[in-house]
Amino acid sequence: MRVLVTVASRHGATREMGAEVAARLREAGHDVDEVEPDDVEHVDPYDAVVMGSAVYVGRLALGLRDLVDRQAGQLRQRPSWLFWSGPVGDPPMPETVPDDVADIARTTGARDVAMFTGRLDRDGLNISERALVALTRADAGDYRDLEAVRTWAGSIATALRAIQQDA
Ligand SMILES: Cc1cc2nc3c(=O)[nH]c(=O)nc-3n(C[C@H](O)[C@H](O)[C@H](O)COP(=O)(O)O)c2cc1C
Repeated sequence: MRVLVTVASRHGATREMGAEVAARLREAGHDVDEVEPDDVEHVDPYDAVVMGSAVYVGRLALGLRDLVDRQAGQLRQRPSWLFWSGPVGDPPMPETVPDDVADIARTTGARDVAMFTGRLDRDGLNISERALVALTRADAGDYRDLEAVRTWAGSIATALRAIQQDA
């Protein structure tokens, strides 16, 4: 199947998670394109879509929200999945789920939504980001679990196989 993996990521951590998803789906035999949300004009060439986004100050990234606004109708007509990366530290904080997650899942009809712990690299932040992060007292570090991401991508591969068999 032709699959779009589109991930909004300011600092690269979430994009790398999207690359893991794409690699796992390619292993399962799918034809996968990785495209930035801002560069997606239409999703109708694709049989399925995996959306991803980092969370900044309690919201999913603008690029993903804009894509969903532009392509809501097309996204609803095909199977889609959503993941987001945010909480950092041990235990991971914050525990709150951004409101956008439920909105986007509802708008697109996403079949599953996954939350993954993220990465916070203070050196890569601009001044205003540093100030915001200082307010939250979040722990810097790479808390990603790429194995968990691959496992989730495996569940998407299983679902796509079932869709192919039903077709
Ligand atoms: C300015 C800023 C604000 C953030 N706000 C949140 C937040 O509200 N909730 C959350 O779970 N993570 C928050 N994070 C953590 C990031 O979303 C997380 O580390 C993510 O993995 C970064 O992904 P990226 O490298 O793709 O940008 C914030 C990070 C930054 C830099």
